[in-house]
Amino acid sequence: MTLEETADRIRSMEIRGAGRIARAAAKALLAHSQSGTYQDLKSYQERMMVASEMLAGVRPTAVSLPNAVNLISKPLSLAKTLDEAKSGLEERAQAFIIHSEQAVAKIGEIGARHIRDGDVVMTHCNSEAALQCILTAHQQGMDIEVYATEVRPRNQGHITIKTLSDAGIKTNFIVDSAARYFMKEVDLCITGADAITVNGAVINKIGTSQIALAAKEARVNFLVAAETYKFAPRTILGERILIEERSADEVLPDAARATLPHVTVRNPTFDVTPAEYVDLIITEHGEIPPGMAYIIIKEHLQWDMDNLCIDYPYCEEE
Ligand SMILES: O=C(COP(=O)(O)O)[C@H](O)[C@H](O)COP(=O)(O)O
Repeated sequence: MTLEETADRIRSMEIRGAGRIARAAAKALLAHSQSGTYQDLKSYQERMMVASEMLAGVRPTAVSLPNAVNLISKPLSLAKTLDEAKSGLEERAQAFIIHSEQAVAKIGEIGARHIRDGDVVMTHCNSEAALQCILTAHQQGMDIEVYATEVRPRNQGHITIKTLSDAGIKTNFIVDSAARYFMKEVDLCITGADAITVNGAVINKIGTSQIALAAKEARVNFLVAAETYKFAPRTILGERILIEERSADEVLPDAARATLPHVTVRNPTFDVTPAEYVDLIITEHGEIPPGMAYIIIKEHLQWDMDNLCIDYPYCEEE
């Protein structure tokens, strides 16, 4: 697949979910690097910088995307030779893909410890990290029942219920607006994250914050399963996470809108759950309270405020 094809597939949400997007970007950078012929370091740097910048901006909210691109393309600015830059970037891309898959498995192991036999778990959207917690607990023999939301307008809940059903997990499929209605039957909520800010707020699929609010009201724990590359370093600089707003026809078809001249459709893709609604964030390095987001960004991701880059040692650690 070419770089442009990957970008198109991410843009159209054929490839979606923050972790998968990041891995797809890593694979695209790797293939792009391997497919070119280069005269010198400069020509390699130029080609790969253009590719990195293009990929990093394909979807604006999932910070896993710029974080992965930032980590992988670091050798472009540091290397002294073409070979150093090329092998450095390719090694990083490969290491990131492996690390990302291992991180999801590790999160599943840790998250599963929160799920007891007989628990009813609610999840929203389609998060491989959140689902991994449920699947791991199920594989460990826990008898679990899940409430999975529909996730309008793109219906990512259909992917979730297929995964759960294939695994043999008893699942209730509900419309998004039924989340509070059913919260009284739920023991635990687990969702994923597209971005986590320095103050521990979690940005995830639209509707997540309503579920967190209902969970808090019902005194149900609300857990977030997120790899550390979903923490947003630039929020330390006061930058905000841009919430993607997608096209109106995802919500209401063009033909119907044409008959409603006074109606404007709004279609924000994500929302912000404040830290006080989040009990724990489960990362591949263990679980943390949301208030520790600064430590993850500064010490684990090694955010360099002068050079605006991260450099967490994911390659060496695994
Ligand atoms: O909000 C979504 C996906 O949104 P979209 O469908 O718009 O990409 C997911 O909950 C997070 O990305 C985490 O997923 P994961 O744990 O798989 O990274």
